[in-house]
Amino acid sequence: MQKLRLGVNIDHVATVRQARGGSHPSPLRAAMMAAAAGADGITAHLREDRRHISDHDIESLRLELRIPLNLEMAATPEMKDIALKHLPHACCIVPENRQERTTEGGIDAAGQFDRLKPIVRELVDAGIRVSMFIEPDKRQLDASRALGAPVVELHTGAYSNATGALQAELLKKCVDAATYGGSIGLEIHAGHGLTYENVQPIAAIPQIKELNIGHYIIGEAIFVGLEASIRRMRQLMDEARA
Ligand SMILES: CC(=O)[C@@H](O)[C@H](O)COP(=O)(O)O
Ligand SMILES: NCC(=O)COP(=O)(O)O
Repeated sequence: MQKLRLGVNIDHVATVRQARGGSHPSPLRAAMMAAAAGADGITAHLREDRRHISDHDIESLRLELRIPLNLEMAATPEMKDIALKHLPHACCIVPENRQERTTEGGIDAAGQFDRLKPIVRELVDAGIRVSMFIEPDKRQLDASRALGAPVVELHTGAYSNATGALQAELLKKCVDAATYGGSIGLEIHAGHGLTYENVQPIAAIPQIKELNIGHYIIGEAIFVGLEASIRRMRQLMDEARA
């Protein structure tokens, strides 16, 4: 089975920095270390409220990184212009609202189709690999494909927060979504809330090509260091595919 890519989300390195408003710890330094530790890509979410990743972070990552940068962004004119300015390898379109502590769900690609279509078109035409961050749902998969996005990232938050029979049910939703999405020609990614404990059932889904994982890796790095935290996640993903 094809190797599963690991995108390391460095948002919460910036969260620690923002706690004091200085320049340490550096998200760029973390990204470079993550690349050296085996990350296949770096994900960074430039939120409208800049609570963690900043515009300067995106500029420096784009200039210095030698592995793909996946810019997570809301579908707004401001963020579209920033993406067109920096031309990251990829953009992942995510929903945002001010009150949220973190992303709470996938974007409603079906319900917001007319608003999303021109933004997706401009990003695709600029050569950016566009993914839609969606719930594992057939209607959202069909809408993402109709929007012209070649990739979807399945929101695994509900799965990650569940236990027992409910988690098994939500895992099956992810399996079914990955199977259907692959059958209509979409590249399938997944992310949100993944940890050492819950990553392997998601990693074992054969249609999934990339996992984006951040909060847990950065949190674990406080105890074992960033390199060890990434290498352990990488090992679990590889074992799930063995
Ligand atoms: C879209 C997603 O699930 C995350 O990549 C997102 O970045 C979460 O937002 P915070 O990093 O601000 O928690
Ligand atoms: N799109 C998911 C991502 O980039 C990381 O999410 P999390 O692991 O920080 O919850």
